[in-house]
Amino acid sequence: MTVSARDVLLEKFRWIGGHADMWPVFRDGDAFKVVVRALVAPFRDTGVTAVCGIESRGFLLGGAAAMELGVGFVAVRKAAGMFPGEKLVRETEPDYRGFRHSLRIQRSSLEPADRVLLVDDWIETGSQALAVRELVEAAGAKLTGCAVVVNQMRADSTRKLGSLHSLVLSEDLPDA
Ligand SMILES: O=P(O)(O)OC[C@H]1O[C@H](OP(=O)(O)OP(=O)(O)O)[C@H](O)[C@@H]1O
Repeated sequence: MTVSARDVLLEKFRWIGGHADMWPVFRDGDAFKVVVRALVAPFRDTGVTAVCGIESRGFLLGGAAAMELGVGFVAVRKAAGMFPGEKLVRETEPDYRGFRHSLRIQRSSLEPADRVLLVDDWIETGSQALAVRELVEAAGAKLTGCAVVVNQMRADSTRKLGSLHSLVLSEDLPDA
């Protein structure tokens, strides 16, 4: 029997002390594979040339998604001073905690011909994803879509972001 990504997530996801805990999904090799394959499924054969992932859980998922698509990975770092060479930097609007971040990529990591997929574990305000779109566009490239495990965005914010593929809505998850 084929297990869906949604089934896997509903089985493995849990809340601990009010915090969403998705780590058991990644700890299970089969579950991890099912989730990553479902994330990239709509983007196979769409001309994606790179996957972007935001520090830190976006590194884990984005790296796996890039391997699955057979393309390279572009790191979006929050920490300053960690990239050598020229950077592109964008400030985010307040995120789901009310925090603003400086997000950065290496200037040399994208070319104008690149078609980029952003992969992340969770989206709520979309502030970080929108800043990534600005970074991709500042490099002259194009963000073709976003793939996230859990979607907690309001509809009006989703419109601002464009193409968004998610595996579950936050309200479908077990209660905290
Ligand atoms: O839609 P937004 O309100 O911008 O929030 C979504 C972002 O927040 C989470 O990352 P977080 O900053 O918690 O970092 P983490 O991956 O290290 O947990 C998540 O991985 C997204 O990157």
